[in-house]
Amino acid sequence: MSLYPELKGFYHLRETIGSGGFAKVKLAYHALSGEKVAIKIMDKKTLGAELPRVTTEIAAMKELCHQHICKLFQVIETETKFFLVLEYCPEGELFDYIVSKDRLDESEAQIFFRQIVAAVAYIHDCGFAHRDLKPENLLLDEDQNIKLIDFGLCAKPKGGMESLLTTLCGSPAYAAPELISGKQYLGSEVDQWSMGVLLYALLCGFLPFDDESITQLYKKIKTGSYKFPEWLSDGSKELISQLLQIDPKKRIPIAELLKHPWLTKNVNVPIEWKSKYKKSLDDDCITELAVHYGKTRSQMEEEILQWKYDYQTATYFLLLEKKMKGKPVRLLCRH
Ligand SMILES: COc1cc(O)cc(Nc2ccc(C(=O)Nc3ccccc3)c(OCCC[NH3+])c2)c1
Repeated sequence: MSLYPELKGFYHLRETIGSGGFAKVKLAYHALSGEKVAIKIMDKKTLGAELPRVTTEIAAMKELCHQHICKLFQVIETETKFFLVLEYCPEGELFDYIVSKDRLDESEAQIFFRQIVAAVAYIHDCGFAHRDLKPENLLLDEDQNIKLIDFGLCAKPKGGMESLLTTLCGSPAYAAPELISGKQYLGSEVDQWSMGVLLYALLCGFLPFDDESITQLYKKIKTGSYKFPEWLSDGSKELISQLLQIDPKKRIPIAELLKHPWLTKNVNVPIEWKSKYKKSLDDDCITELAVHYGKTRSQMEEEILQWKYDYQTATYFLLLEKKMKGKPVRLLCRH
């Protein structure tokens, strides 16, 4: 008897690749395309009061479609469980990569940080703040490209990105002073602070603010007390200090960040932060789906455009992934 009958015939489950508080993530194969996916499985009973985070995250991920954000392909909800079918990121966490190399040199840190800034610029432009930016929430795909994950704490303030938030959330070491002081704050500004902590961690291999005692840690964050190791260049120190400003209004805004000299040096092209995904449907994928389901192309287009995040949505996105990787736009079995 299969543990997850809901997946039978649609996904072939393999090993567990991650397990945290409320979720387990398993590797799986999407039966129709043969593509690998990650399936995040959550038990509603275990979730308890956290349940609204899941609905928040699902709503957010349905609106976010970007080359540096882990893609949601399908949502399966049963009486007792949620299954999120997600993009497969086989190179694991950026956190582990930094630890494996002790710290990154400037050129490698610049490549990763450009992708992180692109993802954050995109979600802010969509009216979201992530609020939990940290290396554990940045995965790497097979080409070592950044994929931002875990939108369980993201916020889409009702009044838009200028309206204030109050919820205390995220991980202490990456949390902005105004957030840990319980003050009202702007989601975009706390994300800017977290990016400063992230850039520091990439270049140093340890955190700017760290302490066993949470009260000592908070004191260091609120007073902005951190040191630069001697190996940091002037350019990187200048950028980090423009992000780690205690006064949120003094932090470099994302529009400036996109063209900051440290991020454009030796690269000389601005950061392409807009989504590379086309708004219109891909003809080859629609054709292959229509053939498989024995429908006309316009019937198929109409169904996909409802974005039900059902198995058909997943199959469409995975055919698109195959196409973007230069693989044939083919399903494994054609009726
Ligand atoms: C929006 O994307 C999300 C949201 C979310 O709430 C959770 C996740 N989690 C994911 C997604 C993919 C993987 C994954 O593919 N991992 C992996 C695959 C092969 C080798 C190594 C890692 C994932 O992994 C979790 C464990 C990482 N330590 C989590 C995405």
